[in-house]
Amino acid sequence: MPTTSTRTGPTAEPLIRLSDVSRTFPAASRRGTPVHALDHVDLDVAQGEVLGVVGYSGAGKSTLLRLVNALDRPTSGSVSVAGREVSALSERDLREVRRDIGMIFQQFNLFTSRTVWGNIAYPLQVAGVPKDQHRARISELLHFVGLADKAHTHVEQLSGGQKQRVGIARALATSPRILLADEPTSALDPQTTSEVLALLRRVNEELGLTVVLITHEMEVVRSLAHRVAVMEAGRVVEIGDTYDVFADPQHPATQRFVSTLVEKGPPPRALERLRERHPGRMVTLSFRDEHASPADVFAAFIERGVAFELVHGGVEDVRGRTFGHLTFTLTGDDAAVAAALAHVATLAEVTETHPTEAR
Ligand SMILES: Nc1ncnc2c1ncn2[C@@H]1O[C@H](COP(=O)(O)OP(=O)(O)OP(=O)(O)O)[C@@H](O)[C@H]1O
Repeated sequence: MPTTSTRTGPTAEPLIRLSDVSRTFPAASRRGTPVHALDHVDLDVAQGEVLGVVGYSGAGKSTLLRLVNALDRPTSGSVSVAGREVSALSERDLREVRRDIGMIFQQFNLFTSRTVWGNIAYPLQVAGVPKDQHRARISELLHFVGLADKAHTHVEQLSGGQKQRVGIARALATSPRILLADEPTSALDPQTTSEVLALLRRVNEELGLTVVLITHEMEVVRSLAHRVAVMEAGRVVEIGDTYDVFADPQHPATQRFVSTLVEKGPPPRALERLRERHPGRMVTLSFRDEHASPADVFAAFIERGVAFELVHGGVEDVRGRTFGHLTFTLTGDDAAVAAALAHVATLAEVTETHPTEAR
């Protein structure tokens, strides 16, 4: 039996591995074309990490989750969980693998006719956990999710956030190592979303679960995910550390998602207004925390007698690290502006917006 330490560190086997996985659904009609829901996907999820998976509707996110918990099988390629190839397992072995995987859903999928207690007891019954062990386990879970006083309430009397807490407690009942979360906060208001995200963070940090989280909300990715994978048309088009992806998204789909939270430069309408006021040089400086700070840039302009106005942008925080995009208009002697910008280019990434530029 391997110890936990052999599973950690950079050389450890990933807990979940998809290798060259495709899933094709046959055409719906004779004239239709097959749907490539997943198209040659390679993806590793390390033990203990939170991976956010984003993509527009139809990108293949749910199909990916269904392959991980073996509710569906790949057309080609392999899916392994904890070193076991799931598509090759018998129904009996699959039940064992599924016990290692909890799942939560956008619409909670609770038994509305049961109480909170009854919902959490259900997976324990299915797993054959002796009844005399239920009380202690359920009460521990209720405390963990902050619903100790709601044990005997019927779930239809709960708020959305409380329902998702029940969903999380139920998913954790059999002590899985993996939590699959399918849009877990999309049906919740912003305040409740933050509470549920805080709870999911504890699931990862205190209980050590590996979390794969599907979402279309970049705020959810920012607050929870260590890494993010962006999907489009069945492919993973970009994957990386959440900070790197937010600070410098590469693929157009990723750029669209990130721009819902962080804009690199003024949007077209603001740009038009700015141009009316300032026809001269305008630059957007992109900072990362390992590089220089905005203060170094201000100093560079001041030292060279360049007047500057900060007209757009801000500094963002991703898991305790900062980056930002700040747009300045610059006024002064041409040579001084050029010299200042040459120096600033050593401190930050400089993108110039030319007067005729339509973004
Ligand atoms: N059982 C199925 N039969 C036929 N086509 C399917 C089936 N399941 C998924 N698809 C198709 O596969 C593609 C990917 O679907 P999937 O549900 O994985 O996307 P998604 O990214 O999760 O989208 P959403 O955010 O809308 O749930 C879609 O075109 C979908 O219509």
